[in-house]
Amino acid sequence: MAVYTDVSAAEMADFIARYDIGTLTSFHGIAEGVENSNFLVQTTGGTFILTLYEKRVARGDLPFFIGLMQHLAARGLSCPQPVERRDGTVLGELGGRPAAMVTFLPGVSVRRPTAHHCAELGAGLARLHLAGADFTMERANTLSVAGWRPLFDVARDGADTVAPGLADTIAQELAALEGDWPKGLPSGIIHADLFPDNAFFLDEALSGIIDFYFACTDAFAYDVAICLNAWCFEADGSYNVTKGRALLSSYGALRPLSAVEVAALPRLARGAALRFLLTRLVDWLNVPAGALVKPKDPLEYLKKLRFHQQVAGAEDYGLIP
Ligand SMILES: Nc1ncnc2c1ncn2[C@@H]1O[C@H](COP(=O)(O)OP(=O)(O)O)[C@@H](O)[C@H]1O
Ligand SMILES: N[C@@H](CCOP(=O)(O)O)C(=O)O
Repeated sequence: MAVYTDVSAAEMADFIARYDIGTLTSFHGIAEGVENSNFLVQTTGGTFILTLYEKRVARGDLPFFIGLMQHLAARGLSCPQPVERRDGTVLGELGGRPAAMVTFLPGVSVRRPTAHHCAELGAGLARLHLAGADFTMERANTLSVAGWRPLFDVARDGADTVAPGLADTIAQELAALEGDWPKGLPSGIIHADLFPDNAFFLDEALSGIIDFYFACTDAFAYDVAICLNAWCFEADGSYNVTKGRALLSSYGALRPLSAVEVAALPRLARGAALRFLLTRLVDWLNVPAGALVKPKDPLEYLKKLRFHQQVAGAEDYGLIP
C-alpha cells in the first residue's frame, strides 16, 4: 500500500471542509501505487481521490500536472480532473505534503494485458500525444538520460546485494546510453509512466488514463518505448511480439512513427528499461521506515534490458515496415 503520510479522520474532515463536495463519510489508503500517498475519499457529494505528493514530485511542477489534466480532458481524453476548493484553488496541504483532490475515474486496470488491451493502449497513447500538442506549459524530463547517473550513485553500493554483478551491468549500460542517446526526435507532452496500473478499461475498451505525475516534454517515441516495456513482456521475461505489433500498429494508425523514430526505438527501449530498473532499485534499497508500500521488483527490468540489448532493429518489437 502506498501511504507514506498518515492522515487522521479529523485532519481529513478539516481538509474536505474547504471543498464544496459535502461532508466526509469515509476514507482509506489505496493499496496500489508506489510514488505518492493516495486515499479513496467518500463524501456526501461523491467519490474522490486525494493525493499527497511525495518524494519524486516537486512542488513547483504541480501546476504543470494539474494544468495538463485539465487540458487533456478539454481535448476529450478521459483522465482525472482536479477539484476546485471554495476559494478557486486546487492545491492544498495535508500532513505537511502538497495535496490535491481529483475526480474518481471508473474502470479497472488489467494485470495481464492481452494483445487487444495493447492495441487499445497504443491508440490511447497516440491520442494523448496528439491532444497534448497545443498545451503551452513545458516540463523537462528529470528521469531521462541525465537523471540516471544520480540514481545510480544512490544505488550503486547496494546493487550487488540485489543481484551479483548488477552494479557493473548498470555502469556499462549507463555509459553506453549516455554516449549515444537519441536527440532531436519529434517531441511534446508524454505520460512517461503509462503502465497497466495507470490505464483503466471498461468492457475491454480503454476508458481512462491516470497518474500524470511523471508527465513531461520529451520524445514521443520514448513514451512508446516505455509502453512496450510495460505492456508487451510476459511474466517469464519474454517479449510478446504479437502484443508489440498490436500496440505499435494502433499507435501508428493515429500517429505514424517517422523513420528516425523507428531507428531510435531499440535504444529508447533500452533506456526506458534502465530508467525503471534504476528507480525500482533505489526504492527497493530505501523503503522509508513506517511506509505502507510494496516496492516493485527491479530485476524484472534487468530481464527486459537484456532483451533490448540483443534486439537488431524495430522489427523485433513487431513494427511492420
Ligand atoms: N482518479 C482516479 N480514479 C480512480 N482510481 C484512482 C485514481 N487515481 C488513483 N487511483 C487508484 O489509486 C492507485 C494509485 O494511484 P497512482 O496515481 O498510480 O499512484 P502513484 O502516484 O503512487 O503512482 C491506482 O492504481 C488506482 O487504483
Ligand atoms: N510504474 C513504475 C512505478 C511508479 O508508478 P505507480 O503508478 O505504480 O506508482 C514502475 O513500475 O516501476
